Formats: sequence, structure tokens, C-alpha cells
Amino acid sequence: MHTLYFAQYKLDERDEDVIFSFDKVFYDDAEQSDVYKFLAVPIVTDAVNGINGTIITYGQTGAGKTYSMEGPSILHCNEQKTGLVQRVVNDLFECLRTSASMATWTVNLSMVEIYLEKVRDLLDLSKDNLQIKESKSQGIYISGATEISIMNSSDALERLSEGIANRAVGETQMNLASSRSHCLYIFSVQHTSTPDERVRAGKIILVDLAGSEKVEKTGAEGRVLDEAKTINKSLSALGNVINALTTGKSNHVPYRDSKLTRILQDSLGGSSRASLLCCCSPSALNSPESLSTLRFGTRTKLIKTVPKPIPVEAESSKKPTPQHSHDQDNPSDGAQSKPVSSQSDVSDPSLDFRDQVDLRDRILTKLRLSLREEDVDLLEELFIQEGIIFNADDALDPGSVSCQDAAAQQILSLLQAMEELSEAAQELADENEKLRHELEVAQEIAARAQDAVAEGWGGGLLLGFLPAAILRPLGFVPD
Ligand SMILES: Nc1ncnc2c1ncn2[C@@H]1O[C@H](COP(=O)(O)OP(=O)(O)OP(=O)(O)O)[C@@H](O)[C@H]1O
Repeated sequence: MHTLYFAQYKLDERDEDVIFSFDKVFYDDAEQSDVYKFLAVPIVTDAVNGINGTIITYGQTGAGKTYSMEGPSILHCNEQKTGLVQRVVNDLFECLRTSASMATWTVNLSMVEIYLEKVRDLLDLSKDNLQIKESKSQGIYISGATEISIMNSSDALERLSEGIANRAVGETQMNLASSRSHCLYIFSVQHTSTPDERVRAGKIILVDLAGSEKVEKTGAEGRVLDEAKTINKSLSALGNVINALTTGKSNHVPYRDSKLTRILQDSLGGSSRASLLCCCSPSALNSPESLSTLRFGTRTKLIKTVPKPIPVEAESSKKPTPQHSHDQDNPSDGAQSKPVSSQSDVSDPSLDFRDQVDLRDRILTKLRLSLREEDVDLLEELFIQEGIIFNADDALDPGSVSCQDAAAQQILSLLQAMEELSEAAQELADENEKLRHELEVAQEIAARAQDAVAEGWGGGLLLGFLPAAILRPLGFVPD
């Protein structure tokens, strides 16, 4: 993960020097284009090739997060001040238009904000409590979020400005000068490549986080205090996820502790590429916040991701979206538009190395979910002998980067399988605890009612409110 910051502070609360080291530091004379080139260009290029990417801006209120994302205005600003979002959009369409290997492509845009732990659709304000779901084909996704198909960068910027205006409406209604919500701009890209008609799908999420300042410093009361606490909670959930991913102390990564971390689950510590821009105020008055921002960035930098394309699986229920092809750009070039078809790569003998690793990992992960570890090891050996899956150690030079990638991917998928198992176990334990508690309460009530009946008191009224399923085993309802 790339982490960057604008200013460097070296004094901590004990007045000791603290040295931070990051991939790059942008000082106050930095140009928006420098930030974009370093932070976002690799992410845009990878998204076009089916690798998910995330760009996050972090820092206290007023430190420049939104300015870095959007510039002074999404639609009307000069090239020098143009923000990350517009540059991402421009380059994304430029890549798609100029790539010779892409036959057809689609780009969809969604825009949501997370305010007080509710996900609100910024492209349709009537959807103000969207749910986050997970599927095998899409990974983590926001169910019901408006997805607009966009054909070119000016189309995208128009739509984004509508979303930004909707965010501003919310803020004005809240009577606030600064953003108290996390804002997410989500671009989903899908294309078929020539000549093999393979489908690739990648996603770029840009995240403008709410300010990270301490609650006490805001002097907030009432609803503003609630907001500050909720923001703090979701940012600490982000911190906890980062801690779990970087310290390796716990098998459980608490992605479900906040909407923000759940949406970013695929992006943090997974197979996508992520960059964090830490924004710091140049004022010495804000040095505690700047210090905390730099500490956050330092921890985040330790996250290891293994960027790889996500295979697109057949999904008949998905509604078709308008496709764009090169012939639409160049009607005279005579090229035939090829349909975007979702296809499974499983039986294709010409799978490239990453696809083979994907396939191998998926098989082993599925087996590990339902079988004992020793049985999976035996099956793995058998599969390798039979040539059903390959042995990464045999296929590659152990010192090569690809081999290290493969090893890292195997470890990653094992960790993911473990995490899913421990989450499932935790859910079961919680459910068990809930049921046990309900049973105890029911038994307690039943015992009291029995006593009351024995004493000639009218306990029937009380028992009438308890479900028959509870009363029957206790002998109060005839079978
Ligand atoms: N690099 C910059 N150059 C010029 N002006 C800037 C720069 N960064 C921030 N500003 C200005 O500082 C003010 C606050 O910046 P911005 O809105 O980006 O802060 P923020 O971190 O997004 O705050 P919040 O968390 O409240 O949304 C804005 O008026 C913005 O135009």
C-alpha cells in the first residue's frame, strides 16, 4: 500500500523526535498532477486489466482531503487544480479508448456516502439506508446502489457533480461547513479483450474520509457530538482492521465492525491495490492531529496486498449494461463489435499463471471450508499428481517474483479462509449465546408463573404472551 503525506511533524506528545518514512512526501508547493501521477496512475492502469484499486484520503477536517479528491470544483477548474477524481476519470476513458486489445467495455458509476453508519445513495437520495452484501461473483457490493453507465469522461463528471451537489444538500441540511460523512466514488470497469474474448472486471473506489480529529477538540454537543463519535468509531474500526492485518496477532480481521471497513474489505489486505493520501495541516496548533495522521499512515503502510485480477464468473441474473466498443469511437475502422460475455475460465487450457493460481486457491479454499486440514492436504497431493491442480513450487523458479507472488497468494487465501471460518464461528457463538439467554429468561418466567399458579395467583395472563414453542416443553400448553 502506498502512503503519502503533505507535511512532516517530528514532535510527539513527549516532545521527542519521531521520524516517519513514507513512499513520498508532497510539500505545500506540490502540484495536483504530481499527486495523481504517483498515487493513482498505477491504480487506473490495473483497474483496466481487472485488478481492483482504492485511493483513500485521510486527515483532520480542513487538511485538504476533498481538495485533493475534487479540486476546487469537479466541473469548472483549470488543469493545474484538477483533483484526483477528474484525472482518474480522464485517464480511465483514455486507456479504454486507446487500448488495441479491448473489443468492448462498460464503465458504471456509483456514489455513496456513509453518514452515522448509514449508507446513502448520492445518485438517488431516496435510497438512504443501503445494505452491504457479498457474493462470489461480485465480492463485496452495495446492494441496490444506483449504477449509472457512463460513456465518456464529460458524462462521468456531470454525474459526479450531481452526486457532489447531493452531498452538499445533505451537509446544508445538517448546517455544517465541513464533511461529516465518508464519501465513496465507485467506478466499475468491465471489458472483453481481443482476440480471446476474455472478460475482465475491475473496480476503482475513491474514498474521501470524514475528518479524523479528536472528539474533545471539536467541542461538539448533541447531534454534532454523535456524528463526531460515529466518525471516530468508524475510523477506529479502520485502524483496528489495519492493526489486525499488520500485526498478525489475531486471525480475525474485524471488517464487520463498521460500514466503512466492510465496504473496503476487498480493498484492504486483499488482492487489490490501495493508496492512502495522509493530509496534514501546516499549522503547529494541529500537530497532535498531524502526528496521529502520520501514525495511522505508518501502520497502513505495513499492509501487504497481492494485486491480482478477479476472475469474472458467469452470472445470468446480472442485468445487461450498455457496452461501448472501439467502432463507436471509430465508425470507419470497420472493426466488429464483440459481445461482452461472462465466461468461466475453469476448463480453459490456456489459462495464464495468475488464473491458475486463482483456480488452485479457489479449489483448496472450498475444500478447507468443509473438510479436515489433513484430508485437504492429502487431496491436494492427489490433485497435483493427477495434474488437476499444479504445484506452484514445481512450475516456477522459487526465487522468481511470480513464485513469491504465488506463495503469498496461497497464504493470503488460507488466511481469508481462516478469517471466514472464524467469523462464521463467532456468529454461531453469538447466536448460541442469544438462544441460551432466551431460554434462561423463559425458564425463569415459567418458574415464576408456576409458583404464582401454585399460590393461586392469575399467572395465565403472563403466560399468554409467551410463544407456544417455549411454553409447550415446559408443560403449559397441551400438545
Ligand atoms: N492544496 C491546496 N491548495 C489550495 N487550497 C487548499 C488545498 N488544500 C485544501 N485547500 C483549501 O482548504 C480548505 C479545506 O480543504 P478541504 O475541504 O479539502 O478539507 P477536508 O480535509 O476535506 O476537510 P473535511 O474533513 O471537513 O471535509 C478548502 O477551502 C480548500 O479549498
